[in-house]
Amino acid sequence: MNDKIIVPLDVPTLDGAIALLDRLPQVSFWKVGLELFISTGTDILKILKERDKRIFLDLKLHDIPNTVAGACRAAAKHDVDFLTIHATAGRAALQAALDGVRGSKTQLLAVTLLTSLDARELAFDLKVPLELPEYALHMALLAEETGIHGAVCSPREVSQLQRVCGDDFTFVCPGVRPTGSAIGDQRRVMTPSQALKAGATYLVIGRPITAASDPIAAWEQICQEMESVS
Ligand SMILES: O=c1ccn([C@@H]2O[C@H](COP(=O)(O)O)[C@@H](O)[C@H]2O)c(=O)[nH]1
Repeated sequence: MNDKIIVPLDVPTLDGAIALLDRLPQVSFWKVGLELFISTGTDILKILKERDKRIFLDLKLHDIPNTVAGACRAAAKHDVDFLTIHATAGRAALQAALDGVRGSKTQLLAVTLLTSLDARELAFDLKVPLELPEYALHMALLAEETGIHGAVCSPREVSQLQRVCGDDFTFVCPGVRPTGSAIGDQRRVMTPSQALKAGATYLVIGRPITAASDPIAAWEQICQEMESVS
């Protein structure tokens, strides 16, 4: 069993999500993101629990502290394993998020910089004066100092972040593409084995599996590739 891969249920309907769960029974960790959650609400969380699956609720919260605390409290009641907040929500919102999940099993992950962004966009569109790796590190450190449990980051930055934030911090990496897979809207990518070697705790791999003509074969090929990493 490969418990390092988290597969996103990036579909608009509950039926579509259930079809994926049925098709890939070997997947133990699923991600529920904005599309499915906004379309169908919390039902999918109950279904995943009934099937004994781990849940990453990827809502990428970004709001004022009071609102974030309430959202985290509500999410934690569903017993989800991971919940995301943007690190750019700031220190007070990160602290409020921690207050919201206190006493639950839910761990918070701070998004450092979306894997769909590149250095040019960071500098020219977002007007961030830091180099991209330095910015990602700064965001991860802000989260770590606040007591957040881990970060969502590109595999391109994970080794540097891990060196600084340490082994107790969880690193969840989207932006993972097996050789030959379409990159799509992702910008900062690595292959599954490269991401694992670089220090990712978990890999989020969506379309290369879920949009493959044979998702089971795609899953097995990725697992095989990852087995080569000791
Ligand atoms: O920086 C981020 C944060 C979250 N994601 C999410 O991960 C998956 C990636 O799916 P793919 O199909 O493998 O591209 C998707 O649900 C995103 O919302 C991310 O890609 N980057």
